[in-house]
Amino acid sequence: MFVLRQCLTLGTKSSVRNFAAATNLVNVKINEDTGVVIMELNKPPVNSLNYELLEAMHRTLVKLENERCSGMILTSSSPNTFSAGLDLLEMYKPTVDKARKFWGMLQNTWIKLYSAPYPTVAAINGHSPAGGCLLAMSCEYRIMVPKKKIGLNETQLGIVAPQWFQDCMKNIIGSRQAEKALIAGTLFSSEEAAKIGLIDELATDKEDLMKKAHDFMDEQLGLPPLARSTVKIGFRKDTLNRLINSREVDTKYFIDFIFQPKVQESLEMYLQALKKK
Ligand SMILES: CCCC/C=C\CC(=O)SCCNC(=O)CCNC(=O)[C@H](O)C(C)(C)COP(=O)(O)OP(=O)(O)OC[C@H]1O[C@@H](n2cnc3c(N)ncnc32)[C@H](O)[C@@H]1OP(=O)(O)O
Repeated sequence: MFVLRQCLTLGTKSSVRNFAAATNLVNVKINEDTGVVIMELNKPPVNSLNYELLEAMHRTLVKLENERCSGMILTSSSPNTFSAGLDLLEMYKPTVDKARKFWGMLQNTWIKLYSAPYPTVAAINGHSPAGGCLLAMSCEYRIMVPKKKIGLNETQLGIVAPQWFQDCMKNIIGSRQAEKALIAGTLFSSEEAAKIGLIDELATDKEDLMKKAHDFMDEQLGLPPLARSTVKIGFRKDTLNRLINSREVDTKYFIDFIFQPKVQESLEMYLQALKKK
């Protein structure tokens, strides 16, 4: 079964179709037999989430609403990183308009991903800090390769993970663990993340990662889809509505926060440290 699935995934059978995307920032393949979609983030080197990448993801998620999509596996083409989180350059000395547009697209993308009715799996094939962790947490199931890092490390950068990021973490690991992790800005190793339930499964390597992602998908596809998605949305609606009903306030908070001179200083120092690495 796995060999057949691999053939389909790798496109050696005509039943896998590349999903026409307006950019190559995401590679999207749909298996015409099963309806399972693989969305691969493709913004080298580290899939930092800038406006364009978020827009490509959002456009894909909207397009999938009109396709026979039965489930989605989210992964990355980068060898070492799932996503490095929000693109720091979007927050460092932007104009107010640019920052507003960026934040709006992040909100749009998250709302679509978090509320997708079909099963979603994050196949986390590399590091996944901050906004990368948000993407993974927005999927229903998380599988990760060993010896990488994941978490909401915003505090360590002198910034604060927004309420909806925090809510996603609380929903997964519980309030107490989330409070400790968020205050410290902890980046967990894959192994630690598996222990506290931030990820659901550890894979041995990238091949095992995709096998496990497909195994989860197979299980989910065996369930009645309407009942499945109704339960999912029931669990997620409070978290979703909390943002949907306060998008403008959330945007204003983001803009006021990042325009503080101290925050800009922290971002500058962090960017310099990353470049010097
Ligand atoms: C109110 C505010 C709310 C904000 C909410 C969320 C905030 C965020 O998501 S902020 C982003 C937080 N992200 C991080 O802290 C991760 C930073 N990156 C890393 O730790 C490493 O890059 C990573 C472990 C992901 C990968 O390591 P390497 O494979 O060793 O790559 P490099 O570190 O050499 O990076 C390559 C290249 O990419 C640039 N880079 C990395 N991350 C980002 C980023 N988030 N945004 C923009 N650019 C990023 C890095 O500077 C390197 O650039 P060059 O030197 O020009 O090659």
